[in-house]
Amino acid sequence: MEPEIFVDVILPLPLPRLFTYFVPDDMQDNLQKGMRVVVPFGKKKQYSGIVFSVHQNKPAEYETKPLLSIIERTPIINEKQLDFWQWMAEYYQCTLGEVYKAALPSGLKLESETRVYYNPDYIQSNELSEKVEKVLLFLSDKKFCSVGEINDFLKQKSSFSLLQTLLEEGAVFVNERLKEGYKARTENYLRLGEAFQKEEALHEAFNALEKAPRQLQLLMTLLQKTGGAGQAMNGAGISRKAMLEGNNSATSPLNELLKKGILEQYAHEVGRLDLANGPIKEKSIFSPAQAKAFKEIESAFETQNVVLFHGVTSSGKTELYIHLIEKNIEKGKQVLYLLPEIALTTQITTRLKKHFGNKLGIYHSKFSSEERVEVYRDLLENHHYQIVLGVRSSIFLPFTNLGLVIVDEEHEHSFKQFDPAPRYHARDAAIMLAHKHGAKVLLGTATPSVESYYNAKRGKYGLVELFTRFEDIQLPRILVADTREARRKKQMKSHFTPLLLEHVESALSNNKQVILFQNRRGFSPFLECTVCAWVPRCKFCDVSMTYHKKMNQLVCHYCGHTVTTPQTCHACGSPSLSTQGFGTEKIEEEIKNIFPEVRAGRMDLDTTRSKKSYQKIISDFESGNIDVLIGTQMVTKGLDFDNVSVVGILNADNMLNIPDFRAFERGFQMMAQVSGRAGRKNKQGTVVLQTSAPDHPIIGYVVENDYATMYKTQIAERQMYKYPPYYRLMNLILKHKHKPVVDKAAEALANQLRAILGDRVLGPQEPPVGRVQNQYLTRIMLKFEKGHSPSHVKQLVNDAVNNILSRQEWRYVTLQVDVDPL
Ligand SMILES: Nc1ncnc2c1ncn2[C@@H]1O[C@H](COP(=O)(O)OP(=O)(O)OP(=O)(O)O)[C@@H](O)[C@H]1O
Ligand SMILES: [Zn+2]
Repeated sequence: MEPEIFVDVILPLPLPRLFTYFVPDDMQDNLQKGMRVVVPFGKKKQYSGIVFSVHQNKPAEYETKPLLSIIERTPIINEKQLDFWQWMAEYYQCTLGEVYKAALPSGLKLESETRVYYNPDYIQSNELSEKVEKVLLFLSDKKFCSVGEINDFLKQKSSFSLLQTLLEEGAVFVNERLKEGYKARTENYLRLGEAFQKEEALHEAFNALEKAPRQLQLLMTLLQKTGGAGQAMNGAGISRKAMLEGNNSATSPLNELLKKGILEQYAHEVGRLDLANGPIKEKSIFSPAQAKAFKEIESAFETQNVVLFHGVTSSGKTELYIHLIEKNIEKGKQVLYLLPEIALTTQITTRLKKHFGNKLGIYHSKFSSEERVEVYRDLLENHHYQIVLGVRSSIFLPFTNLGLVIVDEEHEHSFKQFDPAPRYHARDAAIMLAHKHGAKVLLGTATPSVESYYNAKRGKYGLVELFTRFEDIQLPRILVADTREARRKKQMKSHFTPLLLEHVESALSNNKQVILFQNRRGFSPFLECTVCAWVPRCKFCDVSMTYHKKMNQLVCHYCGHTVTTPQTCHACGSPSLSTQGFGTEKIEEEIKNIFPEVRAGRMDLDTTRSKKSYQKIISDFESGNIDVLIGTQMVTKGLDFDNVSVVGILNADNMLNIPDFRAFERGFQMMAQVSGRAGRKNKQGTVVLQTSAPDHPIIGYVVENDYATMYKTQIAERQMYKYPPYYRLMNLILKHKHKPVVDKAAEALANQLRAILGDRVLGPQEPPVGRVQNQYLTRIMLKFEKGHSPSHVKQLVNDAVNNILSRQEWRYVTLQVDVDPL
């Protein structure tokens, strides 16, 4: 008798263990690890899962169910990915199912509840089977339905593979509605009907339409937009959209024209990923300083796998990356170029495309699921893309032959995923990914993270530094504007000091542009004395205290120290304490009030919801349609504008008063980065930095552009107070809808952990935002010496968690584990 075959399957669910299924005889041939299969789960559900292993060990504890089908003939996850997933689940303490959910674009993760949407713009170009046509008809009627409903409609167990066909055809979408900016593979176009592509026939048509002015108008539009009758008679067409633009009532005359055969509609191919095939730009020629840095990077890579490239703003790091990428592509290797945020991809895409044309693939969440699937599939099957530019999730792409990973702006916190699990840091994960491929990693930034610089200094990473800007333009001069003094002298105009306004004005009158930066991050408003700008700080820690309104208390999030809200200022005695804070939107309004002529633009989360909005704002600024760009941290780094002469930092204080041991490092990075947007071409720029604490050491380091001293002070504090990179942190966040429940559970868990781990356990403590989505939160922080093995710790934590949270009264307390929290 043939042995029975089983598979362990990864399901997109937070299950601690993999599920084992039985493989029916007819599916046994060619079943491999990494393939997608359809499995039943629970009473009614179906999922597409990933085969993790194929074996002959029949599980003893439960009766196995059979696989329903295999979705495709080849694995969709390669061995290196599976390996990487395992590492991630282990290190970041989550399940493989959670990694699977994060790793695949939604178009590749079908579930019976997955919603399928009909694409109204779809034009059929390939022959479809009868069954597929039937489903399409069903869907076009209903607009959308679930996969389960399609199963019912077809009276079959699973329709995933049929759906796969429809997805590939572009006829349907899953899970998300059409997104703005989505480009169908084909677009509806209009041209002259074949019979009318002749002079006399066209003439006749004109005559015949004399009494139908609206149809005539449309015909004229076609001739105009295609560039004349000659072109139109050669079969040139225009998009239906262009035809109807600004003419909403034209559908019925258009239909008439179509009926008469004067016009015909056809499917025009448009590249979904907009593959530029333009001339490939030559690489730039290095300055001597760049050439030296480039050599150093190459020689560092001879002995090191990871190199930190610390180059001041506008030193031309991106140009060096381009040379490195080219060398890798020449060797037939793939390159991953990681950026922390989508805001940055726009400009870098343009720069890379000039050099690499359609070898460049782009991958981020502002692309529709279908577009992401296309990149994914290309890497898997076709290998057109040799370089992928993407944000953090692109570390999950199916690379086969990675040679280099560039982590640009490596210091950025947005590389860390917070919710949902896996809570990974894309930079750190990329280093592991590269390791699995034997690839090199270049961490590039003008302001290295303390962790990376520490690793470089002690020789774990290579270190290459470049301290001159391209063309030896001086780094901007930084002027500090004392808001406290300006306020005292009643010189403030809303949030602007005279110094800042003066520079903005002179830049504008010289036809230069201005960037104004206001960091609105930070949910917790703090108290400030309106007279002397005193901010309450913790007695025991060097952090400001957070104002908790409901409790009427000030809390230190490091030691837990609390005080009742003071009624008067402890420095000057004034009773006028108020919560402080203003955002970019207010600044925009004020700028428009002060300079009515000025064209102001804003870039922050609120103005960049759609895929094209970044592009729009950035190109408006590049082309001079915006004079003043106001933004959050999005505008601070990576962007390269030629004509910005002045940068204003509206409020340095709120960066430095965040109760976090990384606040000073972060403040320095943000200020140095945004300063770096000034004076990149032609002439030294100016930065006006507004602060009520002009003597703050961090302000001094920013003014002097003194990264080294900033690092020295910070690393000393990290060592003294047992923070990373000397210690490893791990947060356990507990949630429940009743505060007493979560507090008691956390207390019990902390006590249990303390019995084993001693004072490595801190808290529980309510985080700055104590309630999210109606759940009360509390946090236990674990601090470990670097030597501790994470898996040993994991075991200890797991045991304690299982012990505590399995108790009846705490069953519904949920736990989030955040390893290396930021
Ligand atoms: N060798 C070169 N030849 C021509 N132009 C260059 C060269 N090096 C840099 N540049 C130009 O100088 C400007 C700044 O370079 P780039 O954007 O690469 O700096 P960067 O170090 O990445 O800056 P940041 O850290 O601020 O993002 C760009 O417009 C770039 O095209
Ligand atoms: Zn005061």
